[in-house]
This record gives sequence, C-alpha cells and structure tokens, in this order.
Amino acid sequence: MELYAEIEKRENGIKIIEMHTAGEPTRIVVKGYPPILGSNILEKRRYVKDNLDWIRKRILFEPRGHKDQYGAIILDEKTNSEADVSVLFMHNAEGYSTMCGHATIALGRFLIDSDHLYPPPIPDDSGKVTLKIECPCGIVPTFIHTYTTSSGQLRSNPNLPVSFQSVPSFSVAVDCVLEILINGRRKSVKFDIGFGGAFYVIVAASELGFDNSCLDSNDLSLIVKVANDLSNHVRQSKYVGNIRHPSSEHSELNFLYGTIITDGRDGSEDGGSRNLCVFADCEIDRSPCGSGVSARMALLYAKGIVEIGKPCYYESALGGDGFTGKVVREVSICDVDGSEKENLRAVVVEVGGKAYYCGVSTFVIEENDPYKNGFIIRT
Ligand SMILES: O=C(O)[C@H]1NCC[C@@H]1O
Repeated sequence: MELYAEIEKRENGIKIIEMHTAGEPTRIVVKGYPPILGSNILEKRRYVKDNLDWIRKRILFEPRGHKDQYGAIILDEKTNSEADVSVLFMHNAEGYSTMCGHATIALGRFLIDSDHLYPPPIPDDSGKVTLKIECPCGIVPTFIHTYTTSSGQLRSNPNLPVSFQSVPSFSVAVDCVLEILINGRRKSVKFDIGFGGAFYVIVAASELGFDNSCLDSNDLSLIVKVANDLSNHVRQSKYVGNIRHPSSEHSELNFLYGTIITDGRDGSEDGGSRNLCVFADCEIDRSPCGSGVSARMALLYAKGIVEIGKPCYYESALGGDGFTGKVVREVSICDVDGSEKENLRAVVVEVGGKAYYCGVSTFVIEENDPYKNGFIIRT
C-alpha cells in the first residue's frame, strides 16, 4: 500500500496517516503543521503547547477524533544530531506526552514505508533497520524488519514486530500507601511508581478491591474513574515529591502521566500479565502501553523479580495481540554535566509490538463551523 504517495497528491489541509498499535490509534501528522519553533525537542514541545494547541484539539477532538484519540507530529527537522528523526506526541488533556511506546512502534513502520528519511536507512544482513527516534524523553533506538520490493523499495514487514529500547527506566517508589475513596468507601491502597519515559503509578486491581475481570474491555467505566482518581490523589500526596527525574535536564518530565492497573501477575512463570493504562484525562490506552511496560519491567528488575533477558508478555483490555518486554541491560543516569547519578539503578527495556495502517486523512476546517475547534463528549 503506497499510502505516502496517496497523501502527497493532496494539496491543502493537515495530512495524516492513521495507524494503530495493538488497537491504540496514532494519528501521524505528516504535513500541514505551521513551523514549530525551538532549538531542542523540549522547547518545541513547549512551543506547540503554548502557541499551537488549537491544532491539537482540531486533530484529536470530535468531530474528527474522540476522547481517546492519540497523535504524533514528525518534526520537519530533527533537533538532535544523533537522531534520525524527532517527534512529538499528543493526547487529550494537557496535551503532549514525554514518551509513547505504541506510537514509536507505528512510526517505525511509517518512517520506512514513507521514504521520509534522508539519507535512506540501510538494513543489516537480516533486513533489520535501526532508527534513532528522538522523543521528548530522549533518543529511542527502534528496530524494524524490512524487505525490498521487486522495484527496489525498502518496506516494513507487517508480519514481524517493531521493537524499541526505552530511555533509562527505573523504580521510583515501591509499596507506597494512600487512603482513597473507592465506590463511596475509604480504602488503603498499596502501589508502586515507575518511570519508563513517563511516570506511572502501578497498582494491582485487587488492591483497589476489584477482581481481574475489571480489566476486560466490556465495561471499563468504573475502573477508569478509579484509576484517574488514584492518579489525582498521588499528584496531591507526599509521593509527588518522588516524581522527579534525577537528571536536571529532564525536569519537564516531572509529572505523573497515569495509572496502570494490573492483574497482579508480576513475574509470573510464563511472563504474562494483563494491564490497563489510564493516562492524561481518563484516556484509555487500547494497547498494553509501551512506556508503561518499560516502567513495569524496571520495577520488576529493581524488586529482583525478573532478571536481564527474561521475556515477559503484556496484554491490554483487548487481550490478544500484546507487547513483549525484556530488560536488556543496566545503565546509570547522567546529569547535564555528564556526572553519573550513582544511586540510581536504571535499566534499558526492549519492548516489541505490531502496528498496522488503517487510513489516510486530510482534515479541512470551515471557518464558519461552530465546532471547528473541537469538543469532547464524556460518557
Ligand atoms: O504506549 C505508550 O507508551 C503510550 N500509549 C498511550 C499512553 C502512552 O503514551
């Protein structure tokens, strides 16, 4: 499918390739964004937030999108000479994620298939291409299986997973306890906090008084509310002080992105576990959440539950086609001056999953449309 050629034909409007990764959408903005100013990726992230946020709402909100829509912007020029490309992510609330695993997996395929990169990537002998994708949290090496068409074009292999290696991921706090109101009752809840490019609370469904059937997709409304309440409580609790990246260069990453509710099967013999990530403003990740898998694996490693190389498998509320995760090595985190943050045992986690194309869109906005700036209906 030559989707990029299709989009090239269209002259005006915001041009988008639609993909999903394990069910979670990524609306990849290919063309049509005004210049995004800033000399590095965090400055550009701030610029879109402060100056171009109306475009995010038009792209992600209704009537073109919905509450759980997710997007990525490929920057016209990379902002780090060590990267092949720089990208921003966007979601429904404050707006701009610091890391997104599911979108990185989708972008991996798209960047190969669109002939977007110059010089063109060169596969190794097994057909694998490594792309360094710069995300707001740092550079994320991404591995894509490719093949060459009979006319000599390099294309991603849709049958094999794309994987990426996380930025240094770490355990932030374990066995935290807070009392929260669930279904009208006060309950003391135990949870962990981990970082995998973004900060997450990780909590077992049983801690919240639910059985694991709450992680089935037929009715998530109550559990999503509980997850969102827990995120808000943690943001106002003493634990907010722990949500701090050790490198001062990364202070813009210092916020709690969401809560991941798990089935409690951490480190199970078969390495499998189901979880549900609720991030931003009650946004539900249809995928197992790539940055969440990195955070979970970092916590499991810190607790001595998994060792380097142990393959784990994560599925979302949709079940089925999930993400793999494994710790690949220990690393230390350096500050801007290059000094190592000694006490912090961080790890690089490799996460793999499959992404698929699902459309090509060109959005138009009519000036007299009263809903041109987008809206969200909540149920
Ligand atoms: O896979 C991930 O990391 C993302 N999915 C939506 C929320 C996270 O950014």
